[in-house]
Amino acid sequence: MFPYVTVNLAMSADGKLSTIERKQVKISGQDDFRRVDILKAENDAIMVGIGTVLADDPSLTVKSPELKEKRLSSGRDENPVRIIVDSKARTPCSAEILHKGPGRRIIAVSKSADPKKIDELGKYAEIVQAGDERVDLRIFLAKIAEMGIETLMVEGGGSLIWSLFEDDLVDEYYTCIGNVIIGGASAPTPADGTGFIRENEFTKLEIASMEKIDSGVLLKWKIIKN
Ligand SMILES: NC(=O)c1ccc[n+]([C@@H]2O[C@H](COP(=O)([O-])OP(=O)(O)OC[C@H]3O[C@@H](n4cnc5c(N)ncnc54)[C@H](O)[C@@H]3O)[C@@H](O)[C@H]2O)c1
Ligand SMILES: Nc1nc(=O)c(N)c(NC[C@H](O)[C@H](O)[C@H](O)COP(=O)(O)O)[nH]1
Repeated sequence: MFPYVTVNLAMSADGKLSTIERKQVKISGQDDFRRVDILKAENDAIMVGIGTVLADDPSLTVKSPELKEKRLSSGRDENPVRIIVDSKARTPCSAEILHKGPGRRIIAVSKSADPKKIDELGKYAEIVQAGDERVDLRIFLAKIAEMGIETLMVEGGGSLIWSLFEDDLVDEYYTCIGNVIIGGASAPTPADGTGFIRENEFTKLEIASMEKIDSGVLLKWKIIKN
């Protein structure tokens, strides 16, 4: 019914995804970027929130020529399907995701998005509507599963990841903890949003693996489903 969802991110040793200015910073190193590239190449699709697109303008393409080749030789596109969760269709038409490299793009919007902007973005991406004011992630993920997406990697940011946890849609959660302190009470963390209040609401995890990577630690968690 839903794709298998792996959340992957890099955070500082004090649990921040970026600075209070919300701009991309280097937290992990070369080995981690290579690992992320492999994970990206293994998944059918990769998804980010509009906050990440506006802050970092990522392309989300597979970087390694061998990994691109491997995907092509198994009959897939060079890049996974790139997805932006964007309730109000705020994605700039110039966004890197829409232009860099070949492959499908999907923008998830809500019913509150401006129809004119939807038409413009429709030149670059497939538009999927789910939810009234905000993208309803359970409806959207069910729709992309029907479109054939079985595995989905999520790269952030903290607001989108929070909602995925809240909606019980995450299967695995990978964090690379880098050897830096960023600080700042308002700096993004892996799960922002409103947060759970009661202990019985918490998402429960079990460790799948832990290893040293670059000068930090890679922790892989599996979500314990009720
Ligand atoms: N270190 C890392 O691995 C990493 C990875 C990605 C992003 N980041 C950082 O994260 C920050 C961006 O995170 P963010 O939290 O501002 O933005 P985000 O990328 O999580 O996007 C959030 C936006 O998505 C939209 N949205 C639509 N439906 C939603 C839903 N159901 N739930 C939640 N959001 C929904 C809303 O407009 C919301 O504001 C940036 O600073 C970026 O550099 C870091
Ligand atoms: N692994 C990792 N270590 C970091 O220190 C860091 N800041 C990120 N952040 C996620 C980052 O935004 C994406 O992995 C790519 O950088 C996307 O951008 P491109 O495809 O290269 O355009 N990721």
